[in-house]
Amino acid sequence: MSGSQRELNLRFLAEPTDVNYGGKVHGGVVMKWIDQAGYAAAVGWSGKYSVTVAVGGIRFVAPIRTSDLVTITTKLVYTGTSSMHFAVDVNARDPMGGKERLCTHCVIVFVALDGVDGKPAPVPPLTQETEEDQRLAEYALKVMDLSKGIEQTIERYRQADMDKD
Ligand SMILES: CCCCCCCCCCCCCCCC(=O)SCCNC(=O)CCNC(=O)[C@H](O)C(C)(C)COP(=O)(O)OP(=O)(O)OC[C@H]1O[C@@H](n2cnc3c(N)ncnc32)[C@H](O)[C@@H]1OP(=O)(O)O
Repeated sequence: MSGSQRELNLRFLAEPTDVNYGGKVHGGVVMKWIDQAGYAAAVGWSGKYSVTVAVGGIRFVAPIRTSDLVTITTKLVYTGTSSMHFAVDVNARDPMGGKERLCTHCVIVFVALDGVDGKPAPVPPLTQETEEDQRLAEYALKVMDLSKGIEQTIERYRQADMDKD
């Protein structure tokens, strides 16, 4: 039922095809997993087809190795009209008994659409019930503000470059 599942975990083993020559999972592969987990969480919350609009504050904290048991945890921390902001943690451990390590974290934002090629559509609102909920929502909005600031700076440089030609 839409508007009910706030947290979603995706769990699987890192495969040999996911790793680079150093035996560590590619950053791009980790980002693909985050996108997939976020997609499942976003369509589950909204009940609508959803697309990624932004990723912010991504940090690769520790490597993931072949055959590690990987858990992607997505938690909905803020909803706008059509947008859903998720805090994402990627943890991994040796399934034979290793200690769980935080490997990557970020904020990812999805927008619900009214069809596969449609327009932004409203999502069920998330109510912040605790101080921790409030803190997470503020964190997500701050990360997105910073990344929008970077986008605007890049746009100014691109424009200045185009004006030179
Ligand atoms: C039936 C089919 C089955 C399919 C089965 C699939 C198989 C399962 C495999 C799945 C695998 C994984 C899949 C992952 C999903 C992709 O990877 S989707 C592909 C990558 N993403 C895209 O292609 C999206 C491209 N972008 C767009 O189409 C448009 O920018 C969008 C997202 C529709 C937004 O359009 P827009 O004109 O900017 O809309 P606008 O009204 O201005 O803003 C809408 C919302 O976006 C927010 N927003 C805009 N810019 C930003 C920003 N920089 N930062 C944060 N929020 C922003 C706005 O604040 C607004 O939020 P609300 O105020 O409504 O809450």
